[in-house]
Amino acid sequence: MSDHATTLSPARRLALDILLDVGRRDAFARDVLNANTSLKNLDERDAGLTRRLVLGVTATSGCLDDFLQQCSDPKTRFSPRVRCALRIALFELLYLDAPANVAVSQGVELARSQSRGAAGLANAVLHRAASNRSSFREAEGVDPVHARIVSLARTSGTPVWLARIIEDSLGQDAARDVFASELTPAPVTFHLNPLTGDCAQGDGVGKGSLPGCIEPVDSAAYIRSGALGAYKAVASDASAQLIATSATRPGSCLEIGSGRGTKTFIMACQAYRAGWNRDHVAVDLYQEKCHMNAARLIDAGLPPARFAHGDARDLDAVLNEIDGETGAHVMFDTVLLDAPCSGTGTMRRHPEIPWRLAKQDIVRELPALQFDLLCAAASRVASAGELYYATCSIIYDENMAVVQRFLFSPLGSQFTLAPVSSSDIFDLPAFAQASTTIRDSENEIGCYASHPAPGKPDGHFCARLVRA
Ligand SMILES: C[S@@+](CC[C@H](N)C(=O)[O-])C[C@H]1O[C@@H](n2cnc3c(N)ncnc32)[C@H](O)[C@@H]1O
Repeated sequence: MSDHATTLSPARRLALDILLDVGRRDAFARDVLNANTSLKNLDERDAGLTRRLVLGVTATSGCLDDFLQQCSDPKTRFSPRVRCALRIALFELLYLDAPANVAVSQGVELARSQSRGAAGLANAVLHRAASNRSSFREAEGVDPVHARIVSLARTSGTPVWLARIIEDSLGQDAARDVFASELTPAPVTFHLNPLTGDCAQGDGVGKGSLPGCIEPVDSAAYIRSGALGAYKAVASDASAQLIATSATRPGSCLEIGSGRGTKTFIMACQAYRAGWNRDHVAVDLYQEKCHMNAARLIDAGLPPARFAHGDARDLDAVLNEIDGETGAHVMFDTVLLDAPCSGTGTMRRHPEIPWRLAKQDIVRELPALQFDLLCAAASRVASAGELYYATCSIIYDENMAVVQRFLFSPLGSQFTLAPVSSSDIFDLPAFAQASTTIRDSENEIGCYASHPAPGKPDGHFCARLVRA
């Protein structure tokens, strides 16, 4: 094959530029994609290919490197730029089932664009890859004891250790849904501000079972309409909206891990729909996030919240000023801990997650932090009050294991688990249907645990703990 005759396609060239930029700036691929001004110079099909390559290569980078290693001489060293070019071609071969001649010739040109001398090596490696793609996916040559999980990991672009933990956490059937969804787009849903946005429901927008939750027929057009900028809505996964809704109760609420405030916003909206008065205190480690959250509530015309920032493991220090005003430890009717977690329920939206996580994070460090935060959160739940523990993880160690450990602790022994689907708000007729949706993903002890599947919402977890 004469590779010199091939012209490099603009979509692939731009994908490589963006991926190199992501690497240089240690940035998130989606952020760099969204900020890239050259994308709009491509026609829709090419722009779509660029997006797919950037997000797909990011999501599967470790598998692509394993494949590259298998297809090259062990002594070969690839410069980061050439490796990045080859990853694109390998992604096309492995995950887009691209015709071999296209993926190879374009990959050679991508490599040549980074180093003239790399074309010959790229040609040899990519031809080998084109012939070996099925055997790599099917884990041929891997010890038969491990071949099944290695094949699942490779076909979904997941690290093998993580694929194992996901399967141990969810069981084989649900894990298969997760793997099948990894390289598919997540549904795009929004939560409407009832003060300004509910009118948009008539505009070709599909209404889900949850009041305020919409999945537009054309989400890009909905975003272009300016609804988000005008605070008529926030983007939020449907499962996350169900959790924020279940934790919406009348009275005082402490939200820990409030971040930029998507759940703060949704809870304020749902309280308005329910006709409930609430006092909301939002805590996050970062002051900047608290500022963004505060500004959005004001701009949206929703009731303001009170903010405090700092490490919530030392909650007394964080709430010191608020306690000082009453002269006592303030206790809350509801405490929502939206805990920092692995984000494994949202990997479709955040392609960096699988290859940036370490096993230690999931099995040790995050569960330890989550347990400490849960104990701190529990210390502020009023008598007969409710504590909601939420994550966007699908991993047992971060979810049920943390809750079980808490329930066996001295403070935890004052709490009992209750079904998320029977939270107060679901007694209201408008919310009754959403209660059924929650029940569909509740486990036998009433904890909500959704997992991603193609075309379905993300994986989220929520336990409802009632103080005796
Ligand atoms: C799952 S995210 C929150 C998402 C947010 N609730 C929303 O709906 O937009 C977890 C949040 O916990 C915060 N966080 C992490 N460690 C913390 C700590 N030790 N104390 C308080 N907040 C912490 C992070 O800054 C992050 O915003």
